[in-house]
Amino acid sequence: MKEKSIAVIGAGKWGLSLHFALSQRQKCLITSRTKRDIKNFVDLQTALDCDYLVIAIPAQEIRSWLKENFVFKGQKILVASKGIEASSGQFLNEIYADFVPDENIGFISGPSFAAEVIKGLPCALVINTISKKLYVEFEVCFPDFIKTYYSSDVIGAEVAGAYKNVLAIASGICEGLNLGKNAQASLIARGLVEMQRFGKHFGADESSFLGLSGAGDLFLTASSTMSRNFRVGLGLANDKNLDEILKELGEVAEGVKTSIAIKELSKKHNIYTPIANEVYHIINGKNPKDSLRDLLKN
Ligand SMILES: NC(=O)C1=CN([C@@H]2O[C@H](COP(=O)(O)OP(=O)(O)OC[C@H]3O[C@@H](n4cnc5c(N)ncnc54)[C@H](O)[C@@H]3O)[C@@H](O)[C@H]2O)C=CC1
Ligand SMILES: O=C(CO)COP(=O)(O)O
Repeated sequence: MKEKSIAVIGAGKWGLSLHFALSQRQKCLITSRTKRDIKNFVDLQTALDCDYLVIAIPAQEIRSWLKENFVFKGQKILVASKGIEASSGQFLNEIYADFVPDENIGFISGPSFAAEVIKGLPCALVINTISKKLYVEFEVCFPDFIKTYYSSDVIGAEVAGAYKNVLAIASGICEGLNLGKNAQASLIARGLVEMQRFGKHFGADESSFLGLSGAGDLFLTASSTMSRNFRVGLGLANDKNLDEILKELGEVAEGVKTSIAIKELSKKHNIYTPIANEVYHIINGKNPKDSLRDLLKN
């Protein structure tokens, strides 16, 4: 029987870490836009011919990447990105749905800083897919140091993974303004309620927000300078300009664009999302101290 082939697409922080993890159990290929000196690096076409693909490119790039590069030939896909498309307000599963049948796609969620995964430190992740069969096929690809869980709540995982990035920016702002641990815990707890409310509107299972995908990833990202989104918040609190912050970061901070998507979606669907809205306004020039005043008042 032919051995199954697997490739990671995208050699940023997360793509490289997933490639490291997936290489523990089988040969795993990797590709990216520019040629890299990495073991098992291949051109895009070779990667796309694999049976299993793990796609780790920023959320805002996915639609154009799929349009330009992807032809469905029965591949099984695991999406590693966390974000909502700002230009359309579409969730990633909606974008992928035009290219891949639902039973062939899963979404990874849960607390997982790439920098720790690439060191082989233990963590637990959720593979979210409507197909239990697909889950089992991907589960066996992961190494012993990663414990995987199954969930069919794709939209819950997606909302949680995207929303926590916006809340991590808020938490970074809170830290940068020296508002104290009480304020930060209040912000994170209310943020969790807010993301759950938002997710529920789109059909998410409320319990997803209390597990790894929701509270797990939120607590991680909103409490550590290892998070790029948290560091964006720190910069904003210190009056740095967003372009300067992102240039210094040199990596994607999905919460910036996702805050636009959440603001638009919450307006359209009349969902109460005060923290995400303030993050959006701060990114667009509002003084964080004015946001604090407004959050305390409303
Ligand atoms: N770094 C982390 O700890 C984790 C990241 N993620 C998510 O994974 C996604 C990727 O993040 P990172 O790898 O950390 O970001 P990164 O900024 O380190 O790398 C992004 C990669 O995407 C590639 N890329 C950008 N635009 C592209 C395009 N149009 N076509 C093809 N490739 C393109 C870049 O060349 C780069 O290699 C994000 O959605 C992020 O939220 C999820 C879990 C953990
Ligand atoms: O999603 C992550 C960890 O689970 C990474 O968060 P940042 O993109 O904020 O670094």
